[in-house]
This record gives sequence, structure tokens and C-alpha cells, in this order.
Amino acid sequence: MTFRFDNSYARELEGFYVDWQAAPVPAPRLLRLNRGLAGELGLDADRLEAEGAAIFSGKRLPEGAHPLAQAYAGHQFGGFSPQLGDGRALLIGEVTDRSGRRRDLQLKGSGRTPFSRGADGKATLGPVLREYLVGEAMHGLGIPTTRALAAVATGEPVLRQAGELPGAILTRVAASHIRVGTFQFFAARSDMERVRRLADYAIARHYPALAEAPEPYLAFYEAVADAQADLVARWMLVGFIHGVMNTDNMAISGETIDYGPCAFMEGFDPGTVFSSIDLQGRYAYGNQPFILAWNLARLGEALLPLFDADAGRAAEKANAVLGTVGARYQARWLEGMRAKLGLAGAEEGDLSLAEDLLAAMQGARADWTLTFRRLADAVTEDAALRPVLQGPDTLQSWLSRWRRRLGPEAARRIRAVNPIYIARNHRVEEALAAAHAGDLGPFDRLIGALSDPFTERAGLEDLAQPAPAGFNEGYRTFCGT
Ligand SMILES: Nc1ncnc2c1ncn2[C@@H]1O[C@H](COP(=O)(O)OP(=O)(O)OP(=O)(O)O)[C@@H](O)[C@H]1O
Ligand SMILES: [Mg+2]
Repeated sequence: MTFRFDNSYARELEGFYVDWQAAPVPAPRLLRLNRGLAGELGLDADRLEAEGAAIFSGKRLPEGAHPLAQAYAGHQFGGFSPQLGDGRALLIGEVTDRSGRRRDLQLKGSGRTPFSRGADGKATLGPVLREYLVGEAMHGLGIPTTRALAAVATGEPVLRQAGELPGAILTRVAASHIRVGTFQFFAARSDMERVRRLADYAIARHYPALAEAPEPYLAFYEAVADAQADLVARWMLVGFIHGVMNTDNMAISGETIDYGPCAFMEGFDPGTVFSSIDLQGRYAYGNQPFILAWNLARLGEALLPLFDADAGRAAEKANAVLGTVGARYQARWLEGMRAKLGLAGAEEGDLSLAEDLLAAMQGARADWTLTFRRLADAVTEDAALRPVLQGPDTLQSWLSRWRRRLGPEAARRIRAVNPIYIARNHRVEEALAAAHAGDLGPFDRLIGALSDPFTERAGLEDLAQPAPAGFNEGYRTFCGT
């Protein structure tokens, strides 16, 4: 099996990683291969079905692979950890996909590394399949994301709080694994030479046009701010809660990374938190835009000396960019919200039109996904929203305000951007429970639905329905570490 590796990180960034090998596992078994993604990467899916267990467990890496653990740091729940790094992951190499994009291949759960800090370096079946599933759901929604290429069962029991769990390894594909925390690692050591080298590398890899900008590093900062603002706006528009927006989980590429305790919100409440460790609600749904800016401020600090030799001027420049983050986010969000509402063009009152609907939704704890989806019917039917949004008398007047703003073919356009299927928590749990019992049928069926979330299909009605009453109130997600 040939992978045409071209490992630029290993080649150009010596000192930013540790060469390392995957730990041996007793009985690797390929659980799922993402055949579509394999094709995108120019890989032979049939051969991978046969050889994937060995390759994606790290047992027999293909020729040209250069397995390494990347160094990074990060602010976790606001506190700085100067040394995190790939404690259970290995970058095995980079390939160029069919459309010419460089993509990282990484094993997650491949054993201890020098960055493991006392933990076991392993991953377990549930979180591996969860990351696979939610990543595919995000991809189906058109949201930039890292994706799973394969899931392998290791045949090794892994000890967690809940007891012994089946071990697994995820193979992840990403535009890169450079995180805000990768810059912080070197900035925290006052190694500005390496911060500069990493910035040069990231510019060349992700934003090559900026190399010619008058102030390339500032332009890079601005580009990352823009990509991450766009990403978080897209999360908000589909009701996605990342759950652990630490700076080591924010990718410079603007892709979603680390599907640990993430979840989709059902009933609309900005305070929604599912993560078992997010006790203060720092990463609650409605806080995500603020955390976006907070994390970008940390990136700005790490890059500061690159902006200007004079510390005062450097801070001014960083602040000028940081000051635009709120507006960038808001513009992306409003643009997306106009599309969700099926509006024609842009008008002054659009924000309040959206906010009035959101207020009614919040009051009724209306299902985020179904309410927007039903708007397609509400274009012509007064009663269409009633099942999802009982209540406010003002709704009738809202509907008439809204209808005056609709463009042609509004119902079709609304359905094209508002999914009918999302990765609902109870369905995800159901699929994972079945997988633990050896049945990947529900997992496959759910992925099938989520790969085309905008097209309603007969036979999938159950997947469109909210969880039974009370399910989400008591629902908790875990990092699975
Ligand atoms: N079982 C484990 N063994 C060793 N290190 C771990 C383990 N679980 C997490 N870590 C490390 O703890 C830090 C924070 O973990 P976090 O849950 O954000 O990342 P992750 O889910 O392991 O990986 P990624 O961000 O690459 O998706 C990282 O440095 C990670 O490598
Ligand atoms: Mg992480």
C-alpha cells in the first residue's frame, strides 16, 4: 500500500516534535474505513480494507511514514499548561489529496509518548467512534473539520473510571495539527526564533498569499482570527457546543478539532453545557463567541514580538486585530442567520428579526434544529411552527414581518441550509452502546443520515426527532481520556 508522503513538518521543523513509535497492540481489527475520504486522499480503499488493521494501529506503518509527537502548550479552562503535546497521538505523515491540499494523517490513541504526563496514551472505543461520527456530521453540514479516516479496535482493555473499556485508535485527517497552543509552547519558553519559524511554516502551508503582505505576521494573525470567527459562527448556527475550547484545541487552519465532550444542543438555551468537567459553564453554547476572542488574544500574545520590535507598537497592532474579532464573528453569524431564515438580501431590521425569533425559541426551549427546519413550511402555513414553538402571541406578527422579507423559493433555500438530521445525543449514545455490543449497524445508519443532513428521506424519521423529554437535561459528555 503506497502513501505518497511528503512530511514537511518533520523535515522543516526539527525541534518542534519528538520522533516516536506507536505502542504494540495485541489484536488490531479494522472497525470502519472512511472509503469516501480514502478516495479523496488518493488511497486504494479496497487494499486499505485488507491492510488497514495493521496500518491504522501503527503496527506496520507504510513506507515513507515519519511518526512523531508534536509539542504544544495551552490554556485549559483559563489556566496555562506550558507542556501538553501529543500525549496519545502520533502524526504519521502528510499526503497531498486529489485537489492538491496537504493533509496530515494522525493516529489518536496510539500509546504513551514523552508528552503523556502520567496518563496511558490510549483511547477507547466510545470516544473514538464518537469523534468519527461527529466529525462526519460536521463535514456533512459543510463545516470545516478534521475527519476520521479509520477506526481500529486494538483488542486491548483500557482502564477508565467506568472500569475496563475496549481500546481503539482513530486515524484523523487534518489540514494540519498546528494549534494556538503550538505557538504558545515556544512563546512560553521565550524561544521567539521558533515562534517565527512556526509562523513562517503556517503561513506557507495555510495562507501562502500572506508571505507577500507588508506585515506578514500581522496578516497571518488576522487570517487566523477570520478563519476561527467563521468557524465558531458556523458552530453557533447549527447549535454545536465544542465543549473544550482550550487553546490547544483551536486549530490555526480554522478546522474543528478534538471532538471530546462536544454535543449538539436541542432545546435552545444559551447556557447549555454537557461536558462533565465544565463546571463553571466556561464553554457553554452562548459563551463560545467570547471564548473565541479570548483564545485569539492568547495567540496574539504568543506572536507579539513578531508584530513589531517595539513592544508598545506590537501590542497596539495586536489589539487592532483583536478589536475586530467581535464584528467579524457577528457579520458571519448574521450572514448565516439570514440564510437560515431565507431572507432576501440584507436589511437593517434583520438582526432584530432574528433576535425576536431566538427570544421566542429560548422562552419555549424550542428544538434548535427542528424550528429552523420548520420555517420552510411556515413560509405558507401559519400553524407550521406550533408543534415546536408553542406560545408567544407575538409569533403571528413575527411571521408576517418575516414573510415580507422572504426571497423567491424561500422554502427550498431554507431546507438547503437548515439540516433535518443532526447528531442528536440520544442517537449518538444509542449507536455507541450498540457498537460496544458488537453491532455497528446503528452507527452506520446514523452516519448515512448525517452525511446528507439537508435531504429528508423516508425511513429516517426517528433520527429527526428530539430526545425523549428529560434526556438532555441529565445528559453529560466526557473527554474520554
Ligand atoms: N489517555 C491519555 N494519555 C496521555 N495523554 C493524554 C490522554 N488523554 C489526553 N491526553 C493529553 O492531554 C492533553 C489534553 O487532552 P485533550 O482531551 O484536549 O486532547 P486529546 O483529545 O487527547 O487530543 P486532540 O486535541 O489531539 O484531539 C493533550 O496533551 C493530550 O495529548
Ligand atoms: Mg485536545
